[in-house]
Amino acid sequence: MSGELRSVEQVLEKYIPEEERREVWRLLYGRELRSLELPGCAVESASQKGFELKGYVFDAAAEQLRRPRVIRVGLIQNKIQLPTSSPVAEQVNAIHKRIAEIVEVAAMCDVNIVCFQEAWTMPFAFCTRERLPWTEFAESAENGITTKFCQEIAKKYNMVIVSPILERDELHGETLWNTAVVISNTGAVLGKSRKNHIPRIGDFNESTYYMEGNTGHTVFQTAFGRIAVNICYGRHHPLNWLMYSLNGAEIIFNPSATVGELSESLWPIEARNAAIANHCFTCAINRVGTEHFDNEFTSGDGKKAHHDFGHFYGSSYVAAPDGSRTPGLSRVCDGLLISELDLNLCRQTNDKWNFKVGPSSK
Ligand SMILES: NC(=O)NCCC(=O)O
Repeated sequence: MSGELRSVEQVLEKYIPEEERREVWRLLYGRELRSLELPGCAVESASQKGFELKGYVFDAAAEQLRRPRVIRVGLIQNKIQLPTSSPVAEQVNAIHKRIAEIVEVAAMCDVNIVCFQEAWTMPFAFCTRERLPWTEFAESAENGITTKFCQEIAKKYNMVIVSPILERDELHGETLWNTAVVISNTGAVLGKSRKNHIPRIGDFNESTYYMEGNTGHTVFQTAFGRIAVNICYGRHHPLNWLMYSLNGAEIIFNPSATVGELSESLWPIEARNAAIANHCFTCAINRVGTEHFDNEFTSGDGKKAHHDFGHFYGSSYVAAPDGSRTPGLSRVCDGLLISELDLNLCRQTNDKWNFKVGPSSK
């Protein structure tokens, strides 16, 4: 086979006969999810702009005392837009422009909360261990240009935005952090959540730039449910998910940047398992593409000097507390995954299985 495989699902669909396919699908992905009907203008726009658009529905049982709490989340995975050697401001602008196009389609599909990938405004340059120009991508979480950009679109579309950036804390010694800024549907900055487990593995030399975050396991009450952000490497730590969930999160986002050789066999399991263990929804997002850096780098692991991390495999997906999950977005191209969630499923699954020890399981 030449080039990258597009997706596991495409292979299953191609080679398994229809009568067995449904059963194989059920065994691998849990109950079959309905496809979300998407407006024609959204489908057309996604195709014109060259990104994948998929939508699924997670139903819950009807209750007598509570209405369904149905909301829509959008997960965006994307490539960087310009070569990593382009001027910093141009790179940031080009990615803003691309994300604006994709969010516009999310808005056509009535998405309430959208989450971007880890460090979405920049190439994942932490492999290089160089300072300039990469530290120039760092911005204030409260009033940097990316937060301003997100505030505009949040207001315009009445959408909560989870925006993971490289943060420069100008008020505290210019410290850098790997931070998700949460912006409410009114455009206000609700707060921020900093990555709390930093990889020191392979080319993930992130500890050269920032340390473990100091924001605890914050949960944000939004107009569309209680959300938390467990950034990338945090997904390998079961207690991390547990803490967000004990603090009340109904949806935990996991914006990531990870590559095939290292983590792809873990990817479909970890966020899904976290949804099951913690009776909540989890949303795993990974960037796509291969990012080239002009200067060669090594990581003290005996490998020859090289110019890239390898392939970021996308495959973003949503998992539900009952263990069901969406198929992944592709491994190779930009995409928007929309999921309609009935948040009542969290309590319903908690009452049934009761895995957690904590106030919500009493
Ligand atoms: N960005 C990041 O934390 N990547 C580490 C690799 C992984 O967790 O798969």
